[in-house]
Amino acid sequence: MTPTRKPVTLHRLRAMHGDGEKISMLTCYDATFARVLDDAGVDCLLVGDSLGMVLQGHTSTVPVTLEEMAYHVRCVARGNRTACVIGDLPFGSYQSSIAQAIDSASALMQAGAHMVKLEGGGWTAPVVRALVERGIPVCAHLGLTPQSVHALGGWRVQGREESGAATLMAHAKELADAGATMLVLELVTSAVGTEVTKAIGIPTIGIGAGPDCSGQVLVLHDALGMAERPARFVRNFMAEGGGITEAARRYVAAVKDGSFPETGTHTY
Ligand SMILES: Nc1nc(=O)c2c([nH]1)NC[C@@H]1CN(c3ccc(C(=O)N[C@@H](CCC(=O)O)C(=O)O)cc3)CN21
Ligand SMILES: CC(C)C(=O)C(=O)O
Ligand SMILES: [Mg+2]
Repeated sequence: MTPTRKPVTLHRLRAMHGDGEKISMLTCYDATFARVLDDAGVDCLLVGDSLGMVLQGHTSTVPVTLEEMAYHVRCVARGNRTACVIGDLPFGSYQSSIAQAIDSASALMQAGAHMVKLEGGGWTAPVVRALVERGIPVCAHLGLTPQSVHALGGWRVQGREESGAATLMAHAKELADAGATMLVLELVTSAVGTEVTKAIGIPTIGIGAGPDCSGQVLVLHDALGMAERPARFVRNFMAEGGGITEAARRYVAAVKDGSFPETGTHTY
């Protein structure tokens, strides 16, 4: 945005949450987009394992490797100046043991990430705690966790039944207690998004999780109108014309002023 923006540190993210300022996040996989999105004022650049689908053409995120993630984190870190860079730990890089999770997270931090993200609740709480204790900020991720797509049985809205919503809430509280800095909520009902956001002391970042989350994230290619079959939660920020920088600025503005996501058309 402004060439004078100070780095979006953990401290800054907590201050934004405390002030009720919405947090804007987009996925980003290379240096040029990192520069453009950083200039447009996007708070957090998520080097998502969604790159397995949007860059590599796989039908899920499961095939993505740690080496591939580290490569894209290095690319993004070189183009970025002030945004908070978050690296997704891919499938199989943190499930075996806490030692494996520390080694994998360290690889992404050394590649230039400021924070790592991992999927799931329950068993992940001790993993999150171990990483945080070792100086590695963690973003948690609940709801539709794409690395578990084969166990979940498809890209389905999560937490619709009372029991699922209660489990999700319990996991969210455990992850916050374990020291997670933020929590991504993916493809959950607006009611779950609202309730979890109210119940925990850390910012929630929604993707198809309703308007009440503390921030929003979209896959970059979806926000730029390139989704093959856009999910309901997607909005094409290129539709109003202009270039990619303008689209990214519009995304940031719409997240900050709460006009994205719109209740109804973009929510479940
Ligand atoms: N380009 C892209 N965007 C994403 O948001 C994304 C990826 N890839 N890859 C990893 C996961 C997969 N995601 C998906 C994929 C499909 C739907 C989907 O088809 N949703 C339907 C129905 C949901 C329901 O009602 O249960 C929708 O209309 O939103 C949602 C999220 C989200 N993530
Ligand atoms: C969609 C976000 C939350 C993600 O995990 C990814 O892009 O990999
Ligand atoms: Mg991911």
